[in-house]
Amino acid sequence: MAHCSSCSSSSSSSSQSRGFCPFSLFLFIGSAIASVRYLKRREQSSSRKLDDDDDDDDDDDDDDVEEDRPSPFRVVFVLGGPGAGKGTQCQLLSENLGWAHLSAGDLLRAERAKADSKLADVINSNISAGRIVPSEITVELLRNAMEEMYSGENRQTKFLIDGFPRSEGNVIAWNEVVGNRANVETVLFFECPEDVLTSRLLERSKTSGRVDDTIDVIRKRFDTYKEESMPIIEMYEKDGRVKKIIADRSMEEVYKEIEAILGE
Ligand SMILES: Nc1ncnc2c1ncn2[C@@H]1O[C@H](COP(=O)(O)OP(=O)(O)O)[C@@H](O)[C@H]1O
Ligand SMILES: O=c1ccn([C@@H]2O[C@H](COP(=O)(O)OP(=O)(O)O)[C@@H](O)[C@H]2O)c(=O)[nH]1
Repeated sequence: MAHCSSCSSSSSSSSQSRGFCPFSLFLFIGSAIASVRYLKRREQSSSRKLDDDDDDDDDDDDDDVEEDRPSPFRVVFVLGGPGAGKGTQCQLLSENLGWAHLSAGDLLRAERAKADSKLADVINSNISAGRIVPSEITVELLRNAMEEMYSGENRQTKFLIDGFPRSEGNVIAWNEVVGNRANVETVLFFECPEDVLTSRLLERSKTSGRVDDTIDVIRKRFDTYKEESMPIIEMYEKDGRVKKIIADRSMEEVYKEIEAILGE
């Protein structure tokens, strides 16, 4: 057993001769407890690693967004008709308030543009027809984007999800894939008359280069919106999460109202 210097200096000969020092005993017990704790921690961490490896074999989905994150992501869904100004406002909000802007439509268009994408055809055929792309594709893109932003330097945890969910299938897929890893705090609903939407979209078509900003596809998008997306907004309205934004106003007025809501 080690001897402490205080005991040795004050009565070295007597403590050595008796072979016992109370302070050294205390130190010994303390370090023994620390060693046992250390070994226990090592054991726990290696068995957790094994569990993780097992999970990886069973299901690749478990190694992602929730890892070592203390609380769920904060999410705001931004919904409303095509051309209501969702993208415009999300852009401003992300620049000024630090929320990340994830546009489901932009993610789909980016995936479609990849040279080696196997999903390009299915995405393109649906967008060109004003229909909703299969939910599992959109949710996977959103989930990957959230993970990536969380893993990045900024450790992003606040997301404005623009243009999603647009259908019951979207909601089901979101619940399955993201579920309680994200807390959908608020649903911003941009309300705007159809004639205003049409003229905005036609104006946008002059520079957007989007295949769906033509009058025929715009009409189909309105139908899809009314048939599939409105019921989702109504569902969120019932559970009290919807904040209605009158979107037929200047960009500044709309921005001020949303800024106040998100700043609450
Ligand atoms: N409050 C507004 N007043 C007038 N034009 C707007 C307003 N908000 C957006 N716009 C314009 O309308 C078009 C559609 O806006 P965008 O943000 O792309 O809509 P969404 O993302 O809802 O489809 C864009 O050309 C944009 O510049
Ligand atoms: O969650 C989404 C978001 C977009 N889209 C497709 O992408 C198009 C454009 O959507 P975006 O949100 O970019 O534009 P918006 O219709 O709001 O102007 C839609 O019409 C759909 O075909 C989709 O299928 N699921």
